[in-house]
Amino acid sequence: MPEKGLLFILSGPSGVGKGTVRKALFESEGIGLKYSVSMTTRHQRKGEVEGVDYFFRTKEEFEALIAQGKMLEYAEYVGNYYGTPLDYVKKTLADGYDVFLEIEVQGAMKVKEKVPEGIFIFLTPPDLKELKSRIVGRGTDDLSVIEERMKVSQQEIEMMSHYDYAVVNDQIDSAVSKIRCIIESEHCRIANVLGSYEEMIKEW
Ligand SMILES: Nc1ncnc2c1ncn2[C@@H]1O[C@H](COP(=O)(O)OP(=O)(O)OP(=O)(O)O)[C@@H](O)[C@H]1O
Ligand SMILES: Nc1nc2c(ncn2[C@@H]2O[C@H](COP(=O)(O)O)[C@@H](O)[C@H]2O)c(=O)[nH]1
Repeated sequence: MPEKGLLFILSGPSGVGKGTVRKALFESEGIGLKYSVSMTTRHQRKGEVEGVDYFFRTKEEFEALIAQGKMLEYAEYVGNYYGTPLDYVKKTLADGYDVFLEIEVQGAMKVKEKVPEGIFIFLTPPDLKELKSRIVGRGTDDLSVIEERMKVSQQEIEMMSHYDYAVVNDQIDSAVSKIRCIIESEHCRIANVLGSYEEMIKEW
């Protein structure tokens, strides 16, 4: 187990398929990542489970946690707070596990400020028409919310160049295998750097 885990951040516009791809990634063999469950003030959708999909909290509870410095990042997105509880991420990385966040773009940029060594992956749709058809097809949001999410999406897509990797979610399986390649290669990169330092230190 490495001394400290790596932090992977999957981000991208609403409806692109982040949740779907993340679930398929975690079901894929030998993945060994730990998922950081987010906190939100949004209403619990049918089928969503407390502590699995999200920690559902009131606005007052969420704001108290922000004031206590308990969030790694948070953002207001389409009228609700969403955020990453800090303690879980800190402890899990310190225990040597990789941690995986699935968050929107404002939050990802805040993580980048605090943890620049994180690995930032942007999931993109094949095109905006397909993106809208996925949000509509999911059937979880009213038309006004969908319009709002689509408006935010266009600004989010413009932020793609701030990420380390972009992965097109045209097919779920191919997006998953690209993300697996990214995870593996990031581990090799770190191992190579550490290996060469160990050699240098021996020579000293
Ligand atoms: N590659 C794909 N091809 C076709 N449909 C897809 C693909 N990936 C995801 N979907 C569908 O798109 C819809 C939106 O997916 P999902 O809820 O995972 O998006 P999301 O990015 O997590 O959204 P949000 O950010 O709003 O939580 C779902 O109905 C899902 O089944
Ligand atoms: N900044 C954060 N964004 C998050 C977090 N958890 C989820 N999200 C993103 O919010 C939107 C909306 O989610 P939905 O479940 O209401 O569809 C989506 O882009 C999520 O990825 C978080 O901890 N921080």
